[in-house]
Amino acid sequence: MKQYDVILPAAGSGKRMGAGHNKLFLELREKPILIHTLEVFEQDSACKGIWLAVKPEEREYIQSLLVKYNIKKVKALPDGGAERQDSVYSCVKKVEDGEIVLVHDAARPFITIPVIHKLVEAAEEKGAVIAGVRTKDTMKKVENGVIVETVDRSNLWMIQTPQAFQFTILQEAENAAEKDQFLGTDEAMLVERLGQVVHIVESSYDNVKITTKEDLIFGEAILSQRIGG
Ligand SMILES: Nc1ccn([C@@H]2O[C@H](COP(=O)(O)OP(=O)(O)OP(=O)(O)O)[C@@H](O)[C@H]2O)c(=O)n1
Ligand SMILES: C[C@](O)(CO)[C@H](O)COP(=O)(O)O
Repeated sequence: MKQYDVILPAAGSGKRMGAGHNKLFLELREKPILIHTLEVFEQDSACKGIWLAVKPEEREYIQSLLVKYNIKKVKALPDGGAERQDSVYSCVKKVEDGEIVLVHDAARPFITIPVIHKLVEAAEEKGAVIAGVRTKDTMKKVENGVIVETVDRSNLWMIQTPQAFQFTILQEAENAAEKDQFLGTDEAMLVERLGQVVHIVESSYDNVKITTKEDLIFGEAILSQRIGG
């Protein structure tokens, strides 16, 4: 399997968490969420480098965490932007010689190395591959508080990160989105709009994005199940 680089956007505000600061500094098992995520890639020998988008005012604190937790693969900490996509683009501009590049939310600390490797292998072969899970609930389209349609869920997936790309594909999509001022909610959208086929790899329901307070409870439960205690 090829080695890969990973872009981790970590420059959010955590408004939905309501912690009053970047939610990535909240701790699970006495370790910041950001460090849980970084450790997965630090421990993966196939990961060459980490590109971490940060808020300028948080850079110094994050650098101190990297030292404290012995995270050595971070190559650069570019300034994040107003939107997640801006933060990712800021990293894309720094990665010069990437072959396979993953984008992964720093707020998804439970990603596992086997899923990462499935994505890397598929991206090598297919160019653009994203992680996702099948929807479990009944899906309905709602307008003005009224059900307008029950949607066939058999081909609906909930999309996660990592999203893995041959770097030239990601770079072209990001540059085009910037030029057209197109804002997407994930990287795949930027690639899809150029007509490139994007494939899916089945991930795990554990790979939650820590977004609201309840997710901290899920997070502690996932860690209890994985490491006990
Ligand atoms: N301008 C932004 C917004 C988000 N992110 C990052 O993108 C990931 C997913 O974003 P989200 O969960 O929405 O994080 P926040 O923006 O922090 O949360 P909220 O939308 O509730 O404010 C997170 O790792 C977050 O740090 C980023 O780097 N730059
Ligand atoms: C990229 C993502 O995690 C895929 O589910 C998601 O779209 C990010 O959305 P957010 O609103 O920026 O959290």
